[in-house]
Amino acid sequence: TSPLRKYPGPFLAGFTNLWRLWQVVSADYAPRMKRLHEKYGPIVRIGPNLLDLDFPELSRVIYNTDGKWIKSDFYKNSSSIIDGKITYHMFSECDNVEHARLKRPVVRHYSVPSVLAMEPHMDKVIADFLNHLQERYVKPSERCQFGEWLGYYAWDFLGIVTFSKKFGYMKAGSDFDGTLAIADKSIDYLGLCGQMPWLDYWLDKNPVVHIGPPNIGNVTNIAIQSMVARLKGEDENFIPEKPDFLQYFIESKSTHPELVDEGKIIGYLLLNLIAGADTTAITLRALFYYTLQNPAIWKKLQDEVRANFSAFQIAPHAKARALPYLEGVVRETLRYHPAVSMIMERIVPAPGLTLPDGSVVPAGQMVGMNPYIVGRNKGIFGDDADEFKPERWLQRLKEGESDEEYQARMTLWNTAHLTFGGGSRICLGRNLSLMEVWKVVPTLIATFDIELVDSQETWETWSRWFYRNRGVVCRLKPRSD
Ligand code: HEM
Repeated sequence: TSPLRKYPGPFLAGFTNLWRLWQVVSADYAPRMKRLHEKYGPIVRIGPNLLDLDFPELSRVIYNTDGKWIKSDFYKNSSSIIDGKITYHMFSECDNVEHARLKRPVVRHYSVPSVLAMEPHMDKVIADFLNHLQERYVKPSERCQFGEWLGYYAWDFLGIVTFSKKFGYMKAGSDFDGTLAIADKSIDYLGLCGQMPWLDYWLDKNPVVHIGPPNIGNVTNIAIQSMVARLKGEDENFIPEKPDFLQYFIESKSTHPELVDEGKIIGYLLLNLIAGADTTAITLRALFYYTLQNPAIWKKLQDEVRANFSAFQIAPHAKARALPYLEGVVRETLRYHPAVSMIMERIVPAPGLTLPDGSVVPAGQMVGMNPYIVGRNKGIFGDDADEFKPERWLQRLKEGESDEEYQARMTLWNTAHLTFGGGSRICLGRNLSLMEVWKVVPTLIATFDIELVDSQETWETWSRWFYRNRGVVCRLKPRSD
């Protein structure tokens, strides 16, 4: 009886959400969805009430700011019980009015100027990162689990910009308190339970026995301790000239006392860490993996970076942003390996959604797009969409592409750029994350000669909500030119 029965898709998917749960369990979610689109076309029915769409032209319709499109129950399991009440944060709040209330007090703190004010913090963490690599892997010439280190760096980085305190993963050279592994599990939980949202009521919100995801207790404790110390004026790590998010959130408590209390501040702090550390680490790992595997790409990137930066010089953001090939590499990485590679589900509002084939999806049904699928749309990016080619983002001067044509192409391509989501639910941390990538990548390349131990390394990947990756084992040497 489903109004979606006319749309193509795997037979079982039309009957039960167990089918899509299984795709997430397989940890091969995004590639499987891509194969389904190759088989069935731009519309695939992946659940009794859910369509996965590959129509970049609809991205601004489904992910917009009109407040009518709401997130599905997929997101609701990312919540906690506070004072006996299920409480949502900015990412998981589905009600758009309530979401706007949560976002209003803090949104300006994620703007480019606010994030730029944190550059001195960033420089310090990056300098630390260089020193750790130099002392542990360059001087003794040891092989480096570079991919793991990018994760330690990303977590310490967020600790610093969030509450002026590193967690100490770089210092320990390991996930010493298991937080990174627990964070992986809680993100897997989001992706798995999201397919059948009622599972969360049995596993996490169950009043009798708690089976649900482990919580990141250590990080929560650090967040609480930092906030209490800061409010008492006893936070030794905080330097007033170097603002951090905790400071910004405490200011929001004064500017919006009716909306922000101490519990909300902890929520904002933890969301920063859960949403921002692994996503950025995944992106950095992907960037190095794909560029190091391709000598021509690596050489172009290295030549451009080294013409502009010397060893151990922490790249200033403004100067790094001016490098066109680096820009191409970053944009291509975000397109090719989006850290979030699952459908972002939304509920169709009245009067329904008209698809390009003229059919109408009725209100109340669920649709969405997956950044991994639209990012490889051949109608937008061409027949080589499945290849990693940073050049595609440059102006095609040899082919006579004018400035206007280039701008028009970029505008079109941006419709297929959902790596950070879109509309009123677009990633709040995108400016921060991009700034981090733009600074650390050239700094590393200018400082060390980096090569894969196995030039044909096949890394490990798990595609659920995040498209996680592990590997990128490297040798680091002092810069040779
Ligand atoms: C490469 C890095 C990152 C990627 C690819 C990424 C991706 C995303 C995506 C796709 C969404 C929207 C999900 C949806 O609509 O279903 C999102 C939301 C969000 N992200 Fe990020 N993210 C990144 C880094 C960060 C960082 C560094 C932070 C914070 C410090 C952050 C904080 C958030 C928050 C708070 C939301 C919820 C926004 C809302 O609903 O208002 N993210 N992110």
